[in-house]
Amino acid sequence: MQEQAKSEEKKIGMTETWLRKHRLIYDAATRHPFILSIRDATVQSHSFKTWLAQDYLFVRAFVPFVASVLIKACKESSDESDDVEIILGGMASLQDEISWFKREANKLDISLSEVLPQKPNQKYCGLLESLMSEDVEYSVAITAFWAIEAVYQESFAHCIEEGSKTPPQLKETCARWGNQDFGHYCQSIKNIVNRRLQMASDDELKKAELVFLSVLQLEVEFWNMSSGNV
Ligand SMILES: Cc1ncc(CN)c(N)n1
Repeated sequence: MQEQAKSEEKKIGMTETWLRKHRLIYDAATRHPFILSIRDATVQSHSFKTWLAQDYLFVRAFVPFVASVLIKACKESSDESDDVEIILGGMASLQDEISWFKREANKLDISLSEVLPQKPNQKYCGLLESLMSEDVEYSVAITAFWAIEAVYQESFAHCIEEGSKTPPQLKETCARWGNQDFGHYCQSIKNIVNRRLQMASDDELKKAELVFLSVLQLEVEFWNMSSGNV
């Protein structure tokens, strides 16, 4: 790679470089028709229910993945960094998130114990599973973690921005991931990613970029599934 391009990446951070380079797929993941239908209040009740039930299963699979990232951070990050505290904070909030899914499902008469993961969900959980391996570098796993959280943060923040027409009963859902605290949390993970990628080998950088793209593609497919367009 040209030296000038490398020094530019160092200045703005690798995540920003990728967000610019892969803008189209990032926008497809964060401005998906399912999200836009929440934002303009045209979302179908069955689509929202599908999303809720499938996402509950996803979050259950996300817990051991986050635990595996936490283990990598404990082994790899320096004592001065706050990587472990940041990831631990994310893990702790997943307990509340799971309870929230159960409450919402109850309100909508969804029996979560009877829900089976659809193909796109299985595929996404398969990626999480593969990233839990000890052979996957911390830099690669934390990149996936950031991308997964960032897509939800950007998507749902869009639904509660000024000018959005999100129905009042869905505002709480959107605020779960679209709120400012969740935004700061995503920024903290992004900072970890940029720091780790600055010291990564070219091989690790390539793998991290590919995993970033896989997450975006799988998020698009997850939204497609929710809209009923598998
Ligand atoms: C599919 C998906 N992607 C991301 C998130 C945010 N943790 C989620 N709950 N579900």
